[in-house]
Amino acid sequence: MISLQEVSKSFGNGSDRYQAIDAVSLDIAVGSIHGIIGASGAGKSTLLRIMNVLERPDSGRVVVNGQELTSLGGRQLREARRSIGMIFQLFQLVSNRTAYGNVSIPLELAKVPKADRMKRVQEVLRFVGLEDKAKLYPARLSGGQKQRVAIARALANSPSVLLCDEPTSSLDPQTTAGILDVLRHINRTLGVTIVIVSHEMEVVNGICDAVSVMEDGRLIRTYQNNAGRAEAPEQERGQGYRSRRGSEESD
Ligand SMILES: Nc1ncnc2c1ncn2[C@@H]1O[C@H](COP(=O)(O)OP(=O)(O)OP(=O)(O)O)[C@@H](O)[C@H]1O
Repeated sequence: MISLQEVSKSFGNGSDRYQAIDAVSLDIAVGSIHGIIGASGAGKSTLLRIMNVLERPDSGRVVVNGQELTSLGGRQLREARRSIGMIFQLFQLVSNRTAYGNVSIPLELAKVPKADRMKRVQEVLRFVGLEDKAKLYPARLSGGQKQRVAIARALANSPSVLLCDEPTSSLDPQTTAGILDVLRHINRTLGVTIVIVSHEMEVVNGICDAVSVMEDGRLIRTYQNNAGRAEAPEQERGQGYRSRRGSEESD
């Protein structure tokens, strides 16, 4: 279970102070796929980063699998974060390391012995369907392959939670479908709890069991979605939301 309890976060000072997250409480069930949607600037990415305390909230508590992360610092927090993997829109691979080398990084940081490391890297690369690409550098990989490497890297330490920040936003529809299949597979076979921030309604409605809607730093509602088998409420469906975002981006 991921439990956010009255978390708030502001940026800046004085007249520049901006309340990015405003007293958000949210419980995400173990083993579920949970989506977070909202217009640009609503606070989705900040809320996701609060879940592993990459962004420390000004107030409130973050509890993951019974451990209060907001009470931890330094080494204890780094160790707790090993059970929380994270992936990003632009993959954030290390360009001068091969696919193998990228996946190995978290295991090196966790001081896993070399033989175990090799075995684990091969295992997770196989899991995401990239065992034959282990020796390639990121520049030689397609967008979808890069995201698979990033997923493998996030899975290396066998996390119980995977946080995904716009994981398919820079991918074409077909590649997006492949990445969503991988995420679903991780959830179903490994039992990993997945949280996905996305502005793509077809992504959240296609894969999420529940979806939270953010507006101006506040969580305004959470609805059950049954992984795409049920419809989202009318106002959260495609067009209206997309055009709102579209008009903001063209400003
Ligand atoms: N490190 C930071 N310093 C200052 N302001 C920040 C910082 N991080 C986020 N913000 C501000 O907080 C607000 C929420 O940002 P956030 O990235 O969480 O929104 P979002 O909903 O994920 O938006 P998008 O869909 O555009 O990524 C924005 O106004 C943003 O400019």
